[in-house]
Amino acid sequence: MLHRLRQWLCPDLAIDLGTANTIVAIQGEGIALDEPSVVALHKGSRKILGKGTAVGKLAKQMLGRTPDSIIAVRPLKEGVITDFELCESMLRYFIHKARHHSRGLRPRVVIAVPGSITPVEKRAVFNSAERAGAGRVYLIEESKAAGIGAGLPISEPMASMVCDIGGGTSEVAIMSLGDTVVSNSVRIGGDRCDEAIVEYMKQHFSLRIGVQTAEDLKMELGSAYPLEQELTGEVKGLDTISSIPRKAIVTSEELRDALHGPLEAILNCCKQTIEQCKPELVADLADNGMVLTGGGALLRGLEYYMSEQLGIPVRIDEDPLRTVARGTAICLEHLGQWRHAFDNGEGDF
Ligand SMILES: Nc1ncnc2c1ncn2[C@@H]1O[C@H](COP(=O)(O)OP(=O)(O)OP(=O)(O)O)[C@@H](O)[C@H]1O
Repeated sequence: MLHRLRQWLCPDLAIDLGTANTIVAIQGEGIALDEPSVVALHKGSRKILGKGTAVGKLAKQMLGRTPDSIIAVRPLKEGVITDFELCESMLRYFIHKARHHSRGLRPRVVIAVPGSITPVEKRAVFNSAERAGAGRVYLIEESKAAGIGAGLPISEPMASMVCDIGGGTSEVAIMSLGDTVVSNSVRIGGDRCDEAIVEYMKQHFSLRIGVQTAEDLKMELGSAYPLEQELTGEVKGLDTISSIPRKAIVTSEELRDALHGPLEAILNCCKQTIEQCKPELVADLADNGMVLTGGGALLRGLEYYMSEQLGIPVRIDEDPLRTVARGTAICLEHLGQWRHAFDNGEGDF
């Protein structure tokens, strides 16, 4: 009764605090907010534009297109908070926007974070969330949340494998009997793919492009595996020799070449995880395979590339950008059952 009253007065929140996107789900209601993890500032002042409202979608539109007096900043890099103060402001804005009311109470919050973050980086998440208005804060590993969100039978005595490819990190885990058996993480994800495209365009086309253009190219033409019909597109940038704007035609084969390095690093993380696993569980993987989650899973042909290289079946979760958020929300609904899986900052996880 008391629990229901509390839930009505102040519903708890599940947050996927990502390098690229932040998703907030409300207990009993589902996903309430899904916005880029970006804030726009007056240069030099650290004041968020629009009286603190230039956050998320609005701020992302400004990335790379701002006049000199304005900068658009991401408070997280490679899955960890790099700007504590801005992360707190961003979280406060998102929590406030997602909840219709607060009634003065502080919600309990479950936050998904990369498995590889250090105790200091974890403390930064606890502090940011608390200062942004959260009450009790619990952290869950992204890979575990991804497994739960993808509906894998992680409580069964068999291996379930997930690879979550976000903007800043890729998390790989093999789970069984409700716990993680082996997990590995690399600080390489979609952002590194964008940077690889920027570098490729500079080296092979003498064309300077921004990371936003590179991300657009990756989504339009990028692939990890040969396509039935290869694609061609136009890209605009600045000629690195003459310093004048120029267009170039790029093919999906060329972009595959550009993406080879970061994709191989993610693949190696998957291979290493399988190698560290007991033979019985590896045998399960031959049947159950691996699920790809996170926005990076949307790269064309990634499931074929991974499946061919790893020798196991690979599938993409149905809504990979939201798998971690869904899993975190499920944990929130069953806080008692999953409490052992959380880090509450007191070391009893
Ligand atoms: N169609 C697509 N093709 C390739 N990449 C995509 C596509 N859609 C989104 N992405 C990439 O997915 C990444 C964002 O994914 P996601 O929102 O899961 O990351 P995140 O949770 O914010 O990051 P992290 O978990 O690393 O902190 C971006 O790098 C984006 O470019």
